[in-house]
Parts: sequence; C-alpha cells; structure tokens
Amino acid sequence: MPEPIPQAAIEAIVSAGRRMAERNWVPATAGNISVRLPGGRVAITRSGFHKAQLDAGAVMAVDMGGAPENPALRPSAETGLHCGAYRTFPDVGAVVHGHSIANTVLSRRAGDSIRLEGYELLKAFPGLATHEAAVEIPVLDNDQDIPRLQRAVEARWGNMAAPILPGYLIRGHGIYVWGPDMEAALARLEGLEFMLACELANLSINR
Ligand SMILES: CSC[C@@H](O)[C@@H](O)C(=O)COP(=O)(O)O
Ligand SMILES: [Zn+2]
Repeated sequence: MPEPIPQAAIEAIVSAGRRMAERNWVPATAGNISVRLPGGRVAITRSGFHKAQLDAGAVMAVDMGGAPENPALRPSAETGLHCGAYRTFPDVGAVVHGHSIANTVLSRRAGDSIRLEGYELLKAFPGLATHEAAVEIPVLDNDQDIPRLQRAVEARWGNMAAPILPGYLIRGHGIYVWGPDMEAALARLEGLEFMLACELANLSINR
C-alpha cells in the first residue's frame, strides 16, 4: 500500500490552482501543479481537472520517472516536465504550469528566448538584487511528445550559464516555473507573468 499524500501537499496544490485560476492563467483544464514529497515521490494534479476546482481526489502520486503509484489514475499529461525539473534540481520543491494570454502570445512571437530587463520585479528571482539586470527566459518549441520535449529542455539547460533561471516558456502553450516550495514557485510565476504582461502591453502601445 503506498503512503498517503501528506495533507499539506494537497492543500498547497489546491490553493495554487485557485490562485492561478483567479488570474486567468489556467483556462479550460489547462495547467498542472506538483509538489516534491519525501522518498522520491511527487504529488501532482491528475489529467483533465479544472484547476479552480481541485480537491484531494484531483491529486495523485507518481515516482521520479512519472510512473503513477495507482495505475488506475492518469497523472497530468505533462508529468514528465515536472519530474525532469525535480530530477535535475534537487532543491526544487514545487513546479507550476499555466497558460496565460501574455505567455502564449509572446512565446509565439519570440525566437529561442525572451529578454526581460529593467524591471523591479526581476528581484523576484534568485541572485537578482536590482532592476539593473536582465534575464533571458528560454522559449522551447511545443511538442506533444513530452519525453522528447523534456530532452530539449535538458539540452537547453546544458547550454545555459549558472544560475539557471527557474522557468521556461513553451511556444504557443505556456510557462513552467519552479521554486524551493509552492510559495516561492508562485511568487516567481507571478513575477514573470507580471513582466510578460508589461511586455505585451508595450507591444500594443508601440504599434
Ligand atoms: C486544456 S488543453 C491543455 C493541456 O493540453 C495541457 O497543456 C495542460 O496544461 C493540462 O494538461 P493536464 O493533462 O490536465 O495536466
Ligand atoms: Zn499545458
């Protein structure tokens, strides 16, 4: 019998879903949310659930390879991207994924990254203490083959200078962001989404 999922992990996922839904970042059943558990386990949203309406029944456990503990339940279709972040970065405790208008529109126009500079909110990221900084958010081409997409993500990480920015965009699809815990992951997500919304607003001003 697998261990139950700790209540704190379930609550973190359920409230993150509500917070993301309030901001219109998870339309339809878009988005997925996970938390690292002790013992090489991950608690993650089941596939196809609306993120505003999550409860304990919408959260399940997988191993670090993405295999469900209960094979009768289907984890998020993008579980491989969550597990890839946990396997690569041992200090990651939570991963969130959303589909905002800003991240979708801007990633469709972008090359292989989006540069953000001059924003006070850059300080939401580790190692950045001033607005006089810049980050390049990687943009990867979308792919329905998640193991292949995760290999492309890892190849990109391999080409990035440390510290690796705790997030990336998937073109025309959405954003992945992670942190040491759910609060940090959500703060980083909100910081990035704020700056992307500013970039999008700038585009319409400068038309
Ligand atoms: C509503 S379509 C979005 C999905 O294809 C996917 O990108 C997504 O974010 C949610 O998938 P899920 O399998 O529910 O975790
Ligand atoms: Zn998605």
